Amino acid sequence: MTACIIGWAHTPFGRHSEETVESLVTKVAREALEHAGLEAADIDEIYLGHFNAGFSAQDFTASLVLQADDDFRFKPTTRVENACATGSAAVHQGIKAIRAGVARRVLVVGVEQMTTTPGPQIGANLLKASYLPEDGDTPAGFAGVFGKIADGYFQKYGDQSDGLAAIAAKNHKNGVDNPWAQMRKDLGYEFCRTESEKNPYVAGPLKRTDCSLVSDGAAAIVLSDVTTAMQAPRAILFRAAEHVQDFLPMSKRDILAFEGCALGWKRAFANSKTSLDDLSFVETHDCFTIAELIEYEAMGLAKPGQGGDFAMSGETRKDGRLPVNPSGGLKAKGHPIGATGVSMHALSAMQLAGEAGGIQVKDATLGGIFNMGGAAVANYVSILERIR
Ligand SMILES: CC(=O)SCCNC(=O)CCNC(=O)[C@H](O)C(C)(C)COP(=O)(O)OP(=O)(O)OC[C@H]1O[C@@H](n2cnc3c(N)ncnc32)[C@H](O)[C@@H]1OP(=O)(O)O
Repeated sequence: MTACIIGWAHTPFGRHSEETVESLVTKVAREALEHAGLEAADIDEIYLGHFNAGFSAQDFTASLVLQADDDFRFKPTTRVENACATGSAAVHQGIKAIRAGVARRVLVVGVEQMTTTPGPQIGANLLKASYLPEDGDTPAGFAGVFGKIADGYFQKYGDQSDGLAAIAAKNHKNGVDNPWAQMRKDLGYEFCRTESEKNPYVAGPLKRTDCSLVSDGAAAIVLSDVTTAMQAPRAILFRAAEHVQDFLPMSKRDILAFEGCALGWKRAFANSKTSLDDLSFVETHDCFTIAELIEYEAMGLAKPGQGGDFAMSGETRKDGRLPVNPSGGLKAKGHPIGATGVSMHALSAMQLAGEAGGIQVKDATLGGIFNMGGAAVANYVSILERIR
């Protein structure tokens, strides 16, 4: 038994100091139900993806969803966390509940409010999720971790600044047409390529335009079994849903290879009997541009060391052979951690349903998603197909 997406909701990502985690959750929970044509009473289970718990005196975020509707009361509701892949972790738990036959309809909500959370608190939590003492010097959070990876990649394969700028420019260009994106500005290749006061180095060879945004926002999807989905307004089937968890310390693995990502895609293609050539688009985890570059190699689009040249080829642009991050990715859309994976699933489902508006990829039939936590530590791959 597999699962389908039958409804979704998405807040604009950005700075939402006027909102609270509670208000963001409530908004998307209600809207996703309405989109699926369901009532709260129809939902069997709820999963909430939220990374930065500790925002309130009571560290009990799971119950937040219940405030959206009285009929959610007494439903099994669980908070899920797996670093920057928290959103997909929640989605995959929902799929498991359906596959196990214990739920027919599941609500999954992802939320984060980063811009109003005290800097030291979120910084400390991000650092905990990115670093182990056995890896040597303490990097400055995730930017430091990916700066170190970019340094290692440049040393092994040569300067890739052109490729990184091509990825940043592509994703910023795509973000212009995404009404949910935090930054809707076409920054251009030259701006992203050049160090300047407005684009300073942040960590190693990574400049500001190589980094994802710090964001607030929420997204939700409604999952169901296939039988239920056939009565729904639309049905987007999970052809594959793979989770590969790797070691945290970078010293215990080849950090330039993203092996967990590669294995996730390999299993997803094998289990869905599809290949890279069948995909109409991919939403992939561009927390830093070097991540998207290495992910090209891990998913099989480019050979090791050739991800930069591949980025320059234009094949992943919206009008290219395989559009990658037509939404603008984490780079332009934003990266509110717990919401990111749910957003990737919601936007991909929109593409397949032909409901993606300005970011619509023409004739999209099969979509791939890769969401990761840490530097390829938690790796989630989904392949989606419209069946109704
Ligand atoms: C596995 C994972 O997913 S790990 C990922 C976890 N997430 C992260 O680590 C977040 C990474 N990003 C960041 O920390 C921040 O965006 C930084 C450090 C790159 C930039 O932050 P700051 O230097 O504080 O920028 P600040 O908020 O002051 O904004 C200054 C300007 O830069 C722009 N800006 C800020 N961040 C970015 C960005 N990432 N890309 C492009 N422009 C940006 C702002 O819009 C602003 O523009 P303006 O002057 O035209 O208004």
